[in-house]
Amino acid sequence: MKIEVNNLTKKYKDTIALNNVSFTLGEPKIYGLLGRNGAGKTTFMDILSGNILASEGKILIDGENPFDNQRLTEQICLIKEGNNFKKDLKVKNVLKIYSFFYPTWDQELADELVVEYNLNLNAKVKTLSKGMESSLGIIVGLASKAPITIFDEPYIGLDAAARKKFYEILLEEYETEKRTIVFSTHLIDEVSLMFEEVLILQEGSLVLQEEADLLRDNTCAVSGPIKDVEEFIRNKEIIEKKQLAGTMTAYIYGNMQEASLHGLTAEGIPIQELMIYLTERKKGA
Ligand SMILES: Nc1ncnc2c1ncn2[C@@H]1O[C@H](COP(=O)(O)OP(=O)(O)OP(=O)(O)O)[C@@H](O)[C@H]1O
Repeated sequence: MKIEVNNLTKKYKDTIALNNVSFTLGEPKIYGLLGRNGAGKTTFMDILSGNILASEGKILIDGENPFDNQRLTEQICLIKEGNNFKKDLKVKNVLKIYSFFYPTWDQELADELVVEYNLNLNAKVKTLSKGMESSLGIIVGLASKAPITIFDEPYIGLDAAARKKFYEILLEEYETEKRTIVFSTHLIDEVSLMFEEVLILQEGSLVLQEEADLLRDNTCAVSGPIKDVEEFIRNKEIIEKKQLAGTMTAYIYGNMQEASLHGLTAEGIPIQELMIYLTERKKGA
């Protein structure tokens, strides 16, 4: 489904959570939506899933506004970091409700995941640990098979092994059937290899939208004697530079081979670091 975001602004009294943001998510991909605390990620995901209205501008999904639009909302599944489900419901009833709501629901997958995550179908949501409640969210998100599935930091309390399992199943499912997955997380290093496209928000504005492979290929950290690095980066777009004991490391848009040809050390920049530098730079700009 095509998602078009046009001049989207969301204001909460004095706070501008989203400031005139425009971009398009054209095809089913795994999108990483990144940004510091308060950057506007959750606000964007809430508008995308039709939960709240924008103050100005619009989101169109295949040409339609998702707000109050059941034809669209049954194709969108948003799993947040907590409080996704009514506390008094039993696990089995949560799953039943979602199975009625989503036409694409995969009961077989839901059953498998309940076993995988060792959830008790008769337990009430309020008796689940934080990690178990997150597992239930993940099960609903995956089994919904919603053409637009949004995970907003979905794994609070989930241990590393359970998160790994989640990533594996997500990728397996995605490989068998592509859908648009919007994934927002602060554990960027852990998941960044899954992302096919990365969007970075900074204080309500979009500072980057790029294919993850291009980002990896076209950015690098170049190190060497200060004079040589200065010379090399003279006409390049610099993301950040640091000096230490006669050497300089510059984070730039450029490829590693070129830097190596100049006798400099070059290595890739993890997406997490890139996000930090890009949002720092924007702040100071
Ligand atoms: N219901 C609300 N009422 C008032 N202000 C809000 C509301 N929801 C969000 N905000 C403000 O809007 C801004 C963006 O918040 P948002 O939750 O979208 O950021 P985020 O990128 O998801 O942050 P985090 O990574 O910490 O979850 C913040 O300044 C926040 O305080």
